[in-house]
Amino acid sequence: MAQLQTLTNSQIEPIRFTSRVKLSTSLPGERIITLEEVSWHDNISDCWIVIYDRVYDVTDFLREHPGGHDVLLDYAGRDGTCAFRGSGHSKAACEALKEYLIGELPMTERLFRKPDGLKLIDIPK
Ligand code: HEM
Repeated sequence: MAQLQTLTNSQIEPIRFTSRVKLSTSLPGERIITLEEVSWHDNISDCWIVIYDRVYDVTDFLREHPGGHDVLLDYAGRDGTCAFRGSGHSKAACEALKEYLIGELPMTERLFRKPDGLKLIDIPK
């Protein structure tokens, strides 16, 4: 018969509640956003994309994107790093990202910007 075990506080994983609304009070650099939360923002009126482990709300950029809105929508709610990289964006495009930054992935979900992550020399600071 299975034994019931009492857990101490330190054994219990903290639960992170994610929000489907923008938290206007938090600074982009301080806001940790999970891939699960990003996945809720996957359409033309609410479009978030992950690039180099950072999360961008590109909803207002969709109509301005020189490469068209459809390519951005292909990655709505998902990681678009390979597509962004593969389409040879300029330094100016990397700079343009900053304007749409809303947060970054938790360390456990990152691919690049973590101590043992994939090394790329040209990830924007
Ligand atoms: C989400 C953040 C993105 C930003 C801020 C962004 C920004 C830009 C900018 C400024 C350009 C003009 C050329 C340049 O300066 O490099 C451009 C072009 C382009 N982008 Fe993006 N881009 C983003 C994501 C993507 C993604 C995910 C794709 C997927 C394939 C993509 C595909 C393209 C293509 C194909 C062009 C070339 C358009 C042409 O020259 O006709 N972009 N982008």
